[in-house]
Amino acid sequence: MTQEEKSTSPQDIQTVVICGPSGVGKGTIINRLKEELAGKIGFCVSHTTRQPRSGEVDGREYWFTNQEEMRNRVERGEFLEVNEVHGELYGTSRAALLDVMSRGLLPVLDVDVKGARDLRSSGIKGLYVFLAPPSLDQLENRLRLRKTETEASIERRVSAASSEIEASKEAGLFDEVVVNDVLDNAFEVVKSKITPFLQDARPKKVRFPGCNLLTLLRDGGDGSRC
Ligand SMILES: Nc1ncnc2c1ncn2[C@@H]1O[C@H](COP(=O)(O)OP(=O)(O)OP(=O)(O)O)[C@@H](O)[C@H]1O
Repeated sequence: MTQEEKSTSPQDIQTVVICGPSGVGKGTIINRLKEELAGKIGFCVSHTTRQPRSGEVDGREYWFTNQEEMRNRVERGEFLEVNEVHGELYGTSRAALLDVMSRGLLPVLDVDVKGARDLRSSGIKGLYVFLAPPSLDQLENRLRLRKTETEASIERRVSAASSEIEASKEAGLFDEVVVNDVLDNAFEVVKSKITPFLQDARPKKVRFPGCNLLTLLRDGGDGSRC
């Protein structure tokens, strides 16, 4: 059996998990990582029921879906983590992680605090980074300048941020808390923390209970049989 043929259990998976309140800059930093570490990291595109923002592309930022379809897939156990935020569902599918790993790339996930907890409890290892805003005022300002949210949505996101920041202090949840004040500085810190994890990336066949990469590929790669 070659190295590639050996199956890996979820507990052997190394990932980079990026977490933080809405508007803190997760997407911005991940996009830069995708550029600067191209061919080394792979973004695990998660699913959401929220509407695409201007410029977002299906399959790049998110897989955009609807409540019924997403709930059905959650029922079928397709997701590693799933959460309802501000009335919309978000989740990372097993298939998204498998896809990145099969290409020999270090998986990068963008999740909320509950997602980070769920990944930790399913034994998925790696670097868990919490991005914190310099202040709630600046967070609000970023959301306002982004021009993607209604006033009510901005208020909801900023008020949720306090409890997310509090949760980031939970023992054993995050390995690093990085304040995204000056973007270039925060980006360099995150990149330097990721670098030691890049060595181990090589194509892997991952076996989740009742699901493996070959099954996924044979069935069209959508994870519907897992
Ligand atoms: N360090 C920074 N200084 C100023 N503005 C920033 C900084 N980092 C990101 N931004 C801006 O803040 C806004 C929010 O960033 P981004 O969309 O990346 O946040 P997010 O955490 O991915 O949010 P969400 O979870 O809602 O998708 C964007 O307009 C982005 O350009």
